[in-house]
Amino acid sequence: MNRILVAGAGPVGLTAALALARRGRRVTVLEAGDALAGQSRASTFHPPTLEMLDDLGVAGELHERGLVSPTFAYRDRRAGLVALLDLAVLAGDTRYPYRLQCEQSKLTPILLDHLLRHDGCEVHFGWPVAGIAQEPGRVTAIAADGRTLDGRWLIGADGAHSATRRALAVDFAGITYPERFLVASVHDELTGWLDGLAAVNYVYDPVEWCVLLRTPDRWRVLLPTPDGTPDSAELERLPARLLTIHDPGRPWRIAHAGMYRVHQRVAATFRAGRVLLAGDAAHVNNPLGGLGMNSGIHDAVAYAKALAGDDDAAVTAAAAERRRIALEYVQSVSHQNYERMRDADPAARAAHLETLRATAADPARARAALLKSSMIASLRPVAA
Ligand SMILES: O=C(O)CCc1cccc(O)c1
Repeated sequence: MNRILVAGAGPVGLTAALALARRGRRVTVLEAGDALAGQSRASTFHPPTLEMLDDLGVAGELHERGLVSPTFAYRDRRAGLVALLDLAVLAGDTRYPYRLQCEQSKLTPILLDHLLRHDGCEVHFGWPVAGIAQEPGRVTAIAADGRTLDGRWLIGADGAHSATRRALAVDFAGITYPERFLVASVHDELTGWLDGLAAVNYVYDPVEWCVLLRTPDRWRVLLPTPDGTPDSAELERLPARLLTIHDPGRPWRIAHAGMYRVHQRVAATFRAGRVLLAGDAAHVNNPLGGLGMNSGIHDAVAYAKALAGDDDAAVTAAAAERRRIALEYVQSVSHQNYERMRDADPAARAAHLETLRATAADPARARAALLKSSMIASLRPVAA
């Protein structure tokens, strides 16, 4: 009965489980799938996330699989490199003054391995949480086939389509962008194709904005697609669009391409009785800035701290604080990133690019900007 249940064995659910296990709690993770998800999705770890993973004893293994990226770049489609931001200016603020580029699918096996070293901790695959029942001091997870499991608390970290959130009838209000995002991974090595390419590059343009992002395995390209076009037509014209970024005299070698709808949504509450919502189950945002998985891991660590003490007021406060951060920081910064990259007003775009240039050239301004984009300022007060 003192067991804590976690729905979802993604990076958020497994981080919550490991953080609780390390605080001496028994945890059962219930995962709908038959195995850990293999898709690569998020791939940037920000400094405070690396600190948290270090506290959990897994940062070393993650670094063995990832790529340290001390800089990232803002570019303009026509003018090329505009500003290179160097996270080294955060050396006094974090023990990880860089981003680690690494697919989330490389973190989850590490978390699982560490979790299963703790007595009384277990993961049940093929266990989709479909319903929730609650009574004082107890929450029951109900599977689609009628199996049940009792716990003292449950963390719903079962993704954007969270069955936990639906079972609780918690509203998930927000917007869906008219554009879909097309993400292609390529076998090509982009370094050398464009001057001053960093591992993460935000390329501004009113129509053909894009992100060029390196993971340990491959380069990825994110492109917007217009509203209302068939997915098949967008995938068909992808090779021609890639040639407008750089033409190596042959087609780019596309490894994989997929399209998805982008939402900005936040759950009406992150706590309903003995259930907490975390990660994509609680909040979703566009991927620009790499805030989604990172903020989900921050939810997980904050909840584990509050739940380990079994203090009701601390649990309420953690859920409220994580919702405030989702609304005031993650939603707002990710949406601003989107609006700025595609700004159609030439004067506003030029002014913003000039601000980025000036920021990169001034260490104090760069530190202030990077404290925000690296998510440090969302978590703790920072000295000026
Ligand atoms: O801003 C970031 O760090 C990630 C942006 C991005 C780029 C390409 C694919 C993707 O899923 C996210």
